[in-house]
Amino acid sequence: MSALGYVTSTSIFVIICSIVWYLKMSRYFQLGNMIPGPPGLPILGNMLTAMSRRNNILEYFRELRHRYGLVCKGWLGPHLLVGLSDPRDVAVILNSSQTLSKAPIYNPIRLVFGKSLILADTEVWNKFRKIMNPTFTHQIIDTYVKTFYEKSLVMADRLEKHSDESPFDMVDFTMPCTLEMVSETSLGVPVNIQKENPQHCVVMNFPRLSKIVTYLMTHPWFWFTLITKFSPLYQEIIKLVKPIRDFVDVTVKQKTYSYLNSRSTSEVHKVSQQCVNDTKQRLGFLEQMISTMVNNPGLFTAEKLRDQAMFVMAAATDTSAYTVAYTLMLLGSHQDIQEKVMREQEDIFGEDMDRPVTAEDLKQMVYLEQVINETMRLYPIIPFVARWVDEDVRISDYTLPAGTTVLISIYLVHRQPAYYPDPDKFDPDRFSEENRLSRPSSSFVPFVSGRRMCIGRYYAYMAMKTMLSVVLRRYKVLKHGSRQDMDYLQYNFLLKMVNGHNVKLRQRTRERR
Ligand code: HEM
Repeated sequence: MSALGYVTSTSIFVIICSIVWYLKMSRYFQLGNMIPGPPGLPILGNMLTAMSRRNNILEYFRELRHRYGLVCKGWLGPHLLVGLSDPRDVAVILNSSQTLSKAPIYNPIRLVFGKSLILADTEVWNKFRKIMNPTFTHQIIDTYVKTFYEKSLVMADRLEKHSDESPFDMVDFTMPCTLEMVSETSLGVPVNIQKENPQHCVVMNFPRLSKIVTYLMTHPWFWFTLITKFSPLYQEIIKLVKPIRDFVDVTVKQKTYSYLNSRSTSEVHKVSQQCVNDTKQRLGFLEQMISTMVNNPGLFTAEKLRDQAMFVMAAATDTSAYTVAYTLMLLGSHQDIQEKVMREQEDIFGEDMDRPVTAEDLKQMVYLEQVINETMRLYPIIPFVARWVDEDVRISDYTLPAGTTVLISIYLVHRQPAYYPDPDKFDPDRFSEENRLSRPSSSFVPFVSGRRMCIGRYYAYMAMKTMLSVVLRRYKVLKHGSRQDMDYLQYNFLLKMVNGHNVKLRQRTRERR
């Protein structure tokens, strides 16, 4: 072919590609622009405003909802981002098979957790979730209650030095406790962090890691790992993650070693197969994963197993620890509600207020569960989740084109006056059975819903109720500060209080226990 012919055919190819790209994108832009949202700059869209407001993102979202309604779009360069806070739209997204994938905004999390469950693409996620589901059944979790109780008791003992009514940050106590719980139950390896090492690397390094990851998530160019690798933050992540990975590595190796030594491989396989049908025989999370890995060479690597274990550990530790702290803060501000919780505890434990908690007791703590739910409504520890639209999806009045990132604002969904009149008021009666059934289930989604819903929901309720029951039977939470103080929130992947989760405790008198 002559040079002229070469240039001509290349030019034709480029023109055709440009037309195809334009046709594809013009529909994307057209559908996106039908959705209300703030005006943006050429090319950059709303990127600069979104970044400048990243430190008070909750307030920014509140303003957008107020101005543009329950569906609001923004452009990050050519990328469409749609925020939803109407429970009906949220139900569509969480239940649709077109929106099961996680959006690229989550990419920075990969630097911490690799390709664990939360980030896996749909096919890999399906595979892992099938293996993990039988290890999180009610029957298995009920057997963990003894451990939940023992760990909570250690926490209550450690709290004694703070029963002098001076304020302290409750998370310093709840987090080592939940970390011990998950290490001993789901990972199956006992640890003694609360007494020996409350400043454990998981407790110390995760807060900084969440801060860095949130920063990267709110700067879209860091959604590309290649770019992030040039940032000094990348080196910091590696430094912070290393001791946590080492801790989980040791745990996984220890478990694998003891498991393989205690049974022959064929026995392991037999038990693993029985798990599918026999609920009594089911294995814990890590044992089941090890068994599956050993018996299905090539299905996944030890590194993947480590990432899954690390994610489960992180997912179980922070979420429950902060939620328990929020609950205690709210009970301090609402003494009448704390009294009602105590009456329920007295009904269950009678004269013997020091006796251990059983799974049956926890199921009777209906009012305490209402209190936890109302806490999670006001302070959902994961205030946003993001999904990627694989194929066009229709919500109430708009079509979200394939390639859109959907941001579900759990925080705003939970404060919809249409479902929660006087939404900022703390009122656990909203979760009485009658009131709960009068609302669509998608108006309360702290664990999201649908196929990618939190696997640890039941685990979390049982662990949190145990912690609260043990602490509240021993200590009265005193009023400290005002409810308005609890409005100073920040988004660091999790929803946290700017000034810490401070409470004041007083030991209850024997007669009251
Ligand atoms: C108050 C406690 C908890 C809350 C509010 C909570 C909330 C959530 C939410 C909202 C998600 C979905 C995230 C997303 O789609 O982006 C999630 C996922 C997950 N959570 Fe939880 N969680 C809690 C406790 C736990 C516990 C105790 C465990 C384990 C023992 C756990 C394990 C997981 C796992 C493995 C996933 C990923 C599920 C998947 O993608 O299939 N969580 N959690």
